[in-house]
Amino acid sequence: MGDVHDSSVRADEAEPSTDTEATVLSVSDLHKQYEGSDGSVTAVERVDFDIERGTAVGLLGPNGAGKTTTIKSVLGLIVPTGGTVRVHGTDIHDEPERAYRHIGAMLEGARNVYWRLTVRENMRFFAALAGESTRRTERRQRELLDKFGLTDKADSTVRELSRGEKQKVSLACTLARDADVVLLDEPTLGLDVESSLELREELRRLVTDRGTTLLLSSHDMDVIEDICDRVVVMNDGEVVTDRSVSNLLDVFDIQSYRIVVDGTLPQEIRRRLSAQFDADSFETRGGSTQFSVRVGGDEFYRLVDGLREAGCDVESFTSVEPDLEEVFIQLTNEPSEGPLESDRSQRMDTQT
Ligand SMILES: Nc1ncnc2c1ncn2[C@@H]1O[C@H](COP(=O)(O)OP(=O)(O)OP(=O)(O)O)[C@@H](O)[C@H]1O
Repeated sequence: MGDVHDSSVRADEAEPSTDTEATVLSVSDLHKQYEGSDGSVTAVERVDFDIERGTAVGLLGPNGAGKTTTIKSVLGLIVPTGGTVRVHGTDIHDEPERAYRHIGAMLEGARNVYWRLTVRENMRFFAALAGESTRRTERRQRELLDKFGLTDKADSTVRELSRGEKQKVSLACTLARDADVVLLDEPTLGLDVESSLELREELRRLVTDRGTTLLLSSHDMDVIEDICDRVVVMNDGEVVTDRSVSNLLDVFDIQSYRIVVDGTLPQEIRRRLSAQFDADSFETRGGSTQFSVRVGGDEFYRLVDGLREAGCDVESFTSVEPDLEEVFIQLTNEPSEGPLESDRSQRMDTQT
């Protein structure tokens, strides 16, 4: 495999920073150092990105990459050690109230709603807090309650709801506000598949129809692929790449395969496959051995030739469409928490 930190996608080659009128959110040279009992931890450094109106940007990265620190800095919830954050040109630390007028946010864990208030009371409370009249937002609130299947629970207190329902209320309160910049930390965490899909549709609609600017973090690559136009990948506190989702998939011409060979595979061959082709998940069943590889371009043919030379009889291979999951692994060298292979596999006949 090539160098995982491919020089073609370094942060310093990210899409150029254009502080134009269309730039709604601008993060510039952000640094954050936490002082702990064991010394200082650099959580983010040299983080730069601009987001234009009506764009959805996904913040991706392994645990500890600096995503939450970045989002909290954008929200002004923590004071960065250096750098600036501007919302519609207003510095969030100099004039927070002015900047907040534009922002709706949901942090992880549905903690931004009052558990002793009902669902409806929460929605009204947060709309009022944002200075919006109930009448103006009532229709939208009704739509969101309906969309998230909460209409029957509108008069229940939040504490009576399930974890997933609490998460939906939290989101509904964020989206009910007329904010044009929305920040979401892990918005689909704890939601069932159906609710997660509904939420993705709703978020995409907000971006496309209302021109909302979205910054969201997620460990779920499918969520990012469904919603986002662009992805900023962080690792060890720095931006590793910043590109459009489709461009990122093109740059990393990576394909996954599940390969089945006849018989068992000797340890030596397994080791070589792992070293050369990133092979893993070996499984021997019913006289055959299966394993997964992630290869780019011509490497697949080298792999098949190598197996033949080693006397292995390839029975079949399953091609898995390249997706963000693969790119993420290449960029950060870490598997995400989601499933490794998408369900878009296609069975193909072996050509050996
Ligand atoms: N309050 C704090 N005090 C000290 N160190 C902190 C604090 N908050 C975060 N860190 C450290 O800063 C780094 C970045 O953390 P951050 O929470 O921003 O990462 P993340 O990408 O959001 O991770 P995750 O995906 O696990 O939520 C980590 O090394 C973390 O341990």
